Amino acid sequence: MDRIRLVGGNELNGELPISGAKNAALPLMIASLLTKDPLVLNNVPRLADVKQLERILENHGVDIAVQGRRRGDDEMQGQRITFTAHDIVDTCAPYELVSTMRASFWVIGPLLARMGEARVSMPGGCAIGTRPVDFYIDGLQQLGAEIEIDGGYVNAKAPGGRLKGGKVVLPRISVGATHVIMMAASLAEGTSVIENAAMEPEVTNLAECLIAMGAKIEGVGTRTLTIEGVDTLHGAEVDVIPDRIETGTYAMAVAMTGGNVLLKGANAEHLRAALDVLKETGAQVIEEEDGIRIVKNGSGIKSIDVDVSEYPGFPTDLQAQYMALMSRADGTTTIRETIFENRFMHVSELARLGAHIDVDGQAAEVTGVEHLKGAQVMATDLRASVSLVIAGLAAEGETIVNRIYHLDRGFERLEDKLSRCGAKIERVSG
Ligand SMILES: CC(=O)N[C@H]1[C@@H](OP(=O)(O)OP(=O)(O)OC[C@H]2O[C@@H](n3ccc(=O)[nH]c3=O)[C@H](O)[C@@H]2O)O[C@H](CO)[C@@H](O)[C@@H]1O
Ligand SMILES: C=C(OP(=O)(O)O)C(=O)O
Repeated sequence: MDRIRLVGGNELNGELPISGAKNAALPLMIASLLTKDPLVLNNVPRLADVKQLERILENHGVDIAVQGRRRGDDEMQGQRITFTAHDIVDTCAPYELVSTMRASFWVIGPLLARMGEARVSMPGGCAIGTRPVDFYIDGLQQLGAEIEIDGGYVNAKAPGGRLKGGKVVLPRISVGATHVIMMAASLAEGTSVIENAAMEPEVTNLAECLIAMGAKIEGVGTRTLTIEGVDTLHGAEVDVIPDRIETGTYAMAVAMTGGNVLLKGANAEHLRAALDVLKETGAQVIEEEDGIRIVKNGSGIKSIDVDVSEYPGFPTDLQAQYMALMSRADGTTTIRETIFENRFMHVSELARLGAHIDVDGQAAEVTGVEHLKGAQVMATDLRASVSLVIAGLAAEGETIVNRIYHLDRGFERLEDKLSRCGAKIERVSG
């Protein structure tokens, strides 16, 4: 099994390209199921989750054509991929394909809306909480779906073959449920309203893609989405937004190791809350025409308390990385995880590197230490894994990160990007 080996202590300097966002690319790819026509996506990252979703879509009959896969430096550029779901040959998404990734469950929305039926295995994804699917089921029922759960599968049918517009009030903000209900409502008969919708940039990226495909959606970027269903959607060409979580991760790495890095292609608008916190900790955040420059001089890191929250708040997907940063801060920091009930799996692994962290329910108290020291650690989920990488970059000596298949789900060419900025990091096979 591959591992990451890194030797800490080097500053990061140079340019680091930001990839297309995993969490935007996945729902955009799934939207291709809504139309017979080609959906062209630009800036798709090369990630294990993208590959896995390609397999799932192919199982439904989607034709996938990748253009511009070139060698060398060009691999730093995102892929341009055309997805054509001319005929849906299978409306079942089986356990073997769906169990590794949360987003794969989202095919239920388009399949049900276009074909009038779907049978989808309950999803997998990062083990960061119970992550039920009740909001999806209730929401689709509000659009007229008949749903039963049997043997780990959600079986959904639209009476008469078509969903009907309805009002969906999400009990709490859910990114995935917003994606799914928005896609389903786009092809329903009549008007739907989603209240308490997620406003994450990835939701806006999907809404704009659906609009480019002919959907009628109002309220994009707000908590209330109004969707007037149309009979058919058509093809479109859409850009995947830059990955704000990758951006925040590398920004925190620089804030921790020191140095000067341009995060090329990053969008500061999508990451305001986290960048504001980063500034307060003592890093300089400079918005430039082609990205965000992070400059950190000196070793002092100020401790700043953070409560994660839905967009536009501080993202839960940056909580682990921020904890790594605060493990070296002056004083004590309280970090509250408010979205997932079990997202502190990185705490015990950061402790192996010398971090002092106490967890009490949903709050972690991090007491900064002067030095971290390299060790063997184990990645437990995607963002936890990368928190260990950035802590290792700032630690003395060698760190080995085991079980890095988690990292490959969401970070494109991680060791390559970091080593170009001066990090001593490599992938070790076997
Ligand atoms: C592939 C992808 O984009 N994943 C992101 C997405 O996950 P995902 O869409 O799964 O996360 P949600 O926004 O749905 O989860 C928010 C909260 O709602 C709860 N909930 C959700 C659905 C439901 O039916 N019932 C229910 O109780 C969840 O358990 C969680 O406590 O948004 C999360 C929150 O920003 C991010 O951490 C994930 O990286
Ligand atoms: C939690 C994440 O992914 P998933 O929802 O697929 O588990 C993530 O991207 O951080």
